[in-house]
Amino acid sequence: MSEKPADYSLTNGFESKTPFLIGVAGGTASGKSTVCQKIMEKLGQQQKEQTERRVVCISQDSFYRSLTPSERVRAERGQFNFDHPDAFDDKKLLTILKEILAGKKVEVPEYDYVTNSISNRSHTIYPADVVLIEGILVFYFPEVRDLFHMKLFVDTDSDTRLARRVPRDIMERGRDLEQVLNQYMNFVKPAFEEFCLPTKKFADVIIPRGADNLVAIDLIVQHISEYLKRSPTEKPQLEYAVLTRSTSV
Ligand SMILES: [N-]=[N+]=N[C@@H]1[C@H](O)[C@@H](CO)O[C@H]1n1ccc(=O)[nH]c1=O
Repeated sequence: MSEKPADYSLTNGFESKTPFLIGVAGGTASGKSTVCQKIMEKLGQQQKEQTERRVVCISQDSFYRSLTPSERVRAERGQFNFDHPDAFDDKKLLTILKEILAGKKVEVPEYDYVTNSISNRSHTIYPADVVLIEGILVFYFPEVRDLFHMKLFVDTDSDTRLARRVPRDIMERGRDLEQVLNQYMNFVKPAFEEFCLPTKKFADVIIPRGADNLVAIDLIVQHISEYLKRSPTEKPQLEYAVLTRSTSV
């Protein structure tokens, strides 16, 4: 039975600039955040010829679901799988992304890796021209995946990612070496192969070597700035088509 397609067109009558939504996927420590930072820096540098360009980045880790008491105990022992799709509140992420696409201001919580929980700090994301969403499984959930105007997959070798991950987890996340390696072998590596790597096929652009790949990042920034230069009427109605796609199967 086909439901009435949702109507996300604004009711207040003015043309809100629907942001250009970019998904950035890849394995843990692949350089997703750094790629996002470099894209934001390079777009910011272009603002001299255009009005103030607002480019913001949010992390899928802000949408980890809350844990039950027994899951929390397992997490503290490094025995909870934070790399499995079930660890995320994908419905909350979907809701927030649709609000962002509708030009609304949203609150995004900050995740605390030391306590393995959403902290009470949050960031306000104001309406922007470009919104980047980075995370290991941003292309895993079809309804989330369908919202992106551009999908990037950061493809960094697994040994490089592990070499980055070990010191980061020890220094920044208060873990010991044995726990980090056990977590990697028991959860991070198998979940990457089962859930993250298969989503590479959905990418529009695959970025080998991640943030070191300045040619790829420049090409991506050029594509985004071309999009931003077009007038609202020239912009592809993709976002309208996607947002109104009926949800019947
Ligand atoms: N553990 N582990 N793996 C996940 C995953 O690889 C990565 C996702 O950004 O963050 C890690 N992660 C997530 C939540 C948490 O509390 N601690 C943590 O290290």
